[in-house]
Amino acid sequence: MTYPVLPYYAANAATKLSLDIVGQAIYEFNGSNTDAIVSISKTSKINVLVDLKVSSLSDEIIESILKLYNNGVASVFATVEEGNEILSKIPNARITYKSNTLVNETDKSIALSSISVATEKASESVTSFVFALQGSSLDELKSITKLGYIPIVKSELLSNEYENIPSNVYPIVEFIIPSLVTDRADGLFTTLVVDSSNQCLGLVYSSIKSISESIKTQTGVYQSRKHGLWYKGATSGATQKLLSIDLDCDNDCLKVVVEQSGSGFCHLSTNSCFGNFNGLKSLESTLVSRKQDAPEGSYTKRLFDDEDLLNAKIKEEAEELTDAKTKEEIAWEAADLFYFALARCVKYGVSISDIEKNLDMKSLKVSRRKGDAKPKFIEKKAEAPKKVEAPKRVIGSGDKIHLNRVNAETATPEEVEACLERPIQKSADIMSLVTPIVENVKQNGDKALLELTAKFDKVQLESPVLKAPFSEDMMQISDKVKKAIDISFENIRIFHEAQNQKDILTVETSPGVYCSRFARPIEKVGCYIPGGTAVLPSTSLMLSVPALVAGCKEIIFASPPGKDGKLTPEVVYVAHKVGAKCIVVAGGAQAVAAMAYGTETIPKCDKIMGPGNQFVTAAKMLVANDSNALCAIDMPAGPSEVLVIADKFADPDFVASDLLSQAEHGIDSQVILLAVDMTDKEVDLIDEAVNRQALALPRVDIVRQCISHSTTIQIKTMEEAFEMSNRYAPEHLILQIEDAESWVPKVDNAGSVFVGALSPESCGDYSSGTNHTLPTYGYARMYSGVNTATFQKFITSQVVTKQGLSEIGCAVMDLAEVEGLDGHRNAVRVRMEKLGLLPEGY
Ligand SMILES: NC(=O)c1ccc[n+]([C@@H]2O[C@H](COP(=O)([O-])OP(=O)(O)OC[C@H]3O[C@@H](n4cnc5c(N)ncnc54)[C@H](O)[C@@H]3O)[C@@H](O)[C@H]2O)c1
Ligand SMILES: N[C@H](CO)Cc1c[nH]c[nH+]1
Ligand SMILES: [Zn+2]
Repeated sequence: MTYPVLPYYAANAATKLSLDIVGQAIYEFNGSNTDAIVSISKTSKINVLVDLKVSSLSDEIIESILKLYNNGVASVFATVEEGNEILSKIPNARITYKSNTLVNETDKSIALSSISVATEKASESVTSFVFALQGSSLDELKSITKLGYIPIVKSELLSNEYENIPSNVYPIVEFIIPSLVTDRADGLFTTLVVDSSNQCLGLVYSSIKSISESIKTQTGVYQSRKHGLWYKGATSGATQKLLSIDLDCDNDCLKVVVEQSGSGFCHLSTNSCFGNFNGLKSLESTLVSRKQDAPEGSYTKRLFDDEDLLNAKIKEEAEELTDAKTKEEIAWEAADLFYFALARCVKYGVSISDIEKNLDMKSLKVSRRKGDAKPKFIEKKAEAPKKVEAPKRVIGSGDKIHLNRVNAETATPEEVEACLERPIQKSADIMSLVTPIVENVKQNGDKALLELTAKFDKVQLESPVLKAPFSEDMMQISDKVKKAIDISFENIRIFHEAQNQKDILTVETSPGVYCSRFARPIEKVGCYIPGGTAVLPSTSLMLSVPALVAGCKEIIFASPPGKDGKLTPEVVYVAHKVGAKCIVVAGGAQAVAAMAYGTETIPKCDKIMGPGNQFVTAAKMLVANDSNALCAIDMPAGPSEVLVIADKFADPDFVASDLLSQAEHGIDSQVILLAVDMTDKEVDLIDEAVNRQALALPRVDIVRQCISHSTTIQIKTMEEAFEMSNRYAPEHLILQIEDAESWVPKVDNAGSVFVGALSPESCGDYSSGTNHTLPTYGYARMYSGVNTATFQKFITSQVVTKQGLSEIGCAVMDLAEVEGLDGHRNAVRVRMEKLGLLPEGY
């Protein structure tokens, strides 16, 4: 149902914005005012109809009608003959037929010509609009409304100068009165208030008087049942611009469309009486307010100020959306694209309702472009260089287990690089899996943790945490293992104690200026001990011993339970030895989230350390990026990897054993051998050793999968080998080469280096004293492995004496002046002034 009157604009009539509240208008089309009507259709929010007043339907006129349809005109009113001709020339036209026959010849004052709308289903044609003859009185026109018709009335007659209008009621209001019905005792009309996107703001009541006031002031005015006329926003400032008024299907409810300003519609300062908007609407209002006063340095401010950055992000996100495959991934990327696209809209004052209007207009188009993409976008794909991929291999159970082999001298650089690519899943894939897990734990704490453990670890636990003191029967281990742990513990302690900076470091940088740095432990630390494919008690040592050495107050362990719901006794023993406060009995992203946000039973940690699979690593990165979590992480430490540089003097058995010791960690681990200046025969010997040793390993199935994406690269010189290794930045680098120690200075990027034939990586994994929690995925380029400093923060302090102030005071003031920060300058100036140190001119 629409407003029960349709304003008619003659071709030369001035447009009256006050009539727009009707929500639609009909414009006389004389064949030469196409552009004027198109411009109204594109810029106004009303439904535009057109009355065809042309003498013939020339090709030119048909072309104009096509243009009107393509630019949002809802319907063209034509006689049956004209309409048929239009339909034959324009596809899917929206015609409304007008009849020249008077339907009520006895009534001399009102000439009615019936109008039927040609719909897709012609049988449903309606006759609800009627043209009113010029000179008809307001009462005559209103009576048409009572008959259930909507009169089409010249716009001038609806203006407020119309002679028969009672002083406080507008003609437009007069039309609505006969149509409105109410069954309420107080005679008011239920009124739904919405914004231009039809988002509900609240429910109110209207009276004839309030409707009249609303139209007169073009603002939101309602009828309060307690306080009479209610000019929305008169006291709060949250005023409304009236856009349109509609009646519902049975005329007893109004829909008032407004543009809300200020703090929102509700007296509780929310967008609507049902709370705040979310989704795109909420994003829009955030962006609008950021545009007005985004804090300096904020990302949104940067986006608004830097057009190139904003455009680049839109293109980047559009491309990522086209790459996305899963439902979650597509939603994720589309949300990013909407964010940046909306930022650009808001920057240029374009609102969501402008976009919706445009969509509606496009849906009305009758002729469409072919829809092909612009050549530059098609060519881009066609021209994109084909990515070289490492050969896909599957090592079956009967196959020989050996690494893929390439020769750097004969292969292309791209082929060699492809072999050095790590078998990682796309981070967007993982993130979309991990985000809901982390969110769930953040919201639902222990309950979520127990559910997720049941889901992923297949154990239903009673409690997600084990608190100290730990009972003896939970740490039943053999004396042999206890001794091994104790030896390893001590070596790790000694090496990490040596790293512990206990003294205050003080330097006099200029005479009288003393700068110091001292370490303090991070108070609460979370140690993640992996336990998916193998339980790694050694990792509990690598994390908790440095924490103990650094002096952390609370050490919290997390490790997934076994199928029996129990923790590994060795892990409990280490927890007991370092005085851990509790053990979170959970793994994966859920354990990370529990330590980052805390739950009813698990304390929130300040920093989370430890390796893990891709879910663990992704969750760590997610919480580290959430400023609400206020939780740091050590580094991204994912699937284990090793790169061995070997020469012809290396023992093939030693080389093979080092490759396999990391290959057995997991199917996503990778091992790389750089065989320097070795013949095919010499490499064959290593392959044979790999096969022989692998077949004897209990985890041979995991090894097969890891080795299938692992490569031996034959390379000519040692220099080239180190250059390649530095580019790969392995977690572990093993040097099985002659005079290995002399080559260590060539290492720029690696987590930990194992020098010489007798230094297997396993020693570092367990007992030598170095830490085995190391950066993977190439992060060794910029991250260190876990060390004592990982559990500390460093505080600096300074003492500036009178002499010191005279040394550096002017430099401070001069730089503060460059930055326009006079308060900074003044802090030095007042001191120097009082001390008589201020040079002339300051
Ligand atoms: N870089 C280092 O310093 C270092 C040290 C030790 C171990 N590692 C690596 O740590 C990794 C340990 O991985 P892991 O899997 O054995 O143990 P993990 O403890 O990291 O992960 C196991 C947990 O992952 C979760 N999980 C499993 N499948 C899931 C799914 N489909 N969706 C969501 N969550 C799921 C489960 O909750 C399970 O408890 C290995 O890759 C190993 O190489 C690295
Ligand atoms: N090599 C692993 C680090 O990447 C650590 C480890 C634990 N146990 C055996 N190995
Ligand atoms: Zn290992």
